[in-house]
Amino acid sequence: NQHDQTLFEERHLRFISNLGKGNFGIVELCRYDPLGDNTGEFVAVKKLQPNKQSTLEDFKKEVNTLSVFHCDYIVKYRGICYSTGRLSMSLVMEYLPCGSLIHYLENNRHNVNTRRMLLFASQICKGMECLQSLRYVHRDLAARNILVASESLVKIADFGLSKIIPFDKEYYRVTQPGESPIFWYAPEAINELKFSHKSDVWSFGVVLHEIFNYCDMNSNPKKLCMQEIGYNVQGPSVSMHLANILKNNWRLPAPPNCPTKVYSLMMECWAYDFAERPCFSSLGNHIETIMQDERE
Ligand SMILES: CC(C)(Nc1nc(-c2c[nH]c3ncc(Cl)cc23)ncc1F)C(=O)NCC(F)(F)F
Repeated sequence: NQHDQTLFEERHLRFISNLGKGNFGIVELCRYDPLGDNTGEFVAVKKLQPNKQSTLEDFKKEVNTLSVFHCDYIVKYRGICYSTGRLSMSLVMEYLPCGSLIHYLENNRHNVNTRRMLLFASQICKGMECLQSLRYVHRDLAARNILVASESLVKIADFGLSKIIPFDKEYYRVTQPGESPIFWYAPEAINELKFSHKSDVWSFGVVLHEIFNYCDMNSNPKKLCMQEIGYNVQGPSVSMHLANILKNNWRLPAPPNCPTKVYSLMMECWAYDFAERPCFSSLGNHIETIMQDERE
């Protein structure tokens, strides 16, 4: 396996392509090629531009936190790259060639069965337990932010929106909503911008729904919610309408052929009162029980 680098030299990073725009920066696919003979490994490089809110110190703190804990179900931070002169810094992460779970499930619908879906779900639970052990709330848990490492391993990625819960509180309150993925948000996150491990559990329920829908874009959470709210509703009032239908106990419908036990697990994650939602460890155990029962 690759030795764990902590410092990458910018002159050896060869740009290949843009992977996408994360929550706080562009992520590029690069080859780290110190020998200059194209034998180097591929890495995902997240360029960080310190903006007014977060300074370089914040990013270093995040790197130190995330780089020290190694969890098989969280995309690995490999190290950092200081750019010569300019006051910017990049996070270097492992590159997973299979891409995001959305991309994978859309293109591999036929050879992903219920057991494999439940395996992915239990791995996401384990990854979330790791984050929770460091008091991290992800705040953007969605299938688009899950990476596929192999046909039997997925990892949580893109911590751009994640926050650390202060030690004297059980939740993190953000100041401005920004462009929030509200269709993955728990009611208290929509109404009060309150984020906790239990609001991540709500989002996990939505990820479970995406997985059992094979991430079919015609029935993704946003589409199904907008159908219920009414397409004529636009802009800021969408979150108010969404909060209302959730208050009136509307929930995402069961995906086609979704096992009853799995749908009732989603419904547990979508308990209106966050105190009634299961924690990730009990969710993980429950999923493993269903896996045993699930004979193919
Ligand atoms: C913002 C970014 C770059 N976007 C994309 N990453 C990758 C992508 C594909 N393989 C990757 N290996 C590592 C990383 Cl950090 C990203 C990728 N593929 C497509 C993307 F749009 C991302 O982080 N998305 C969340 C993720 F997909 F990773 F869950």
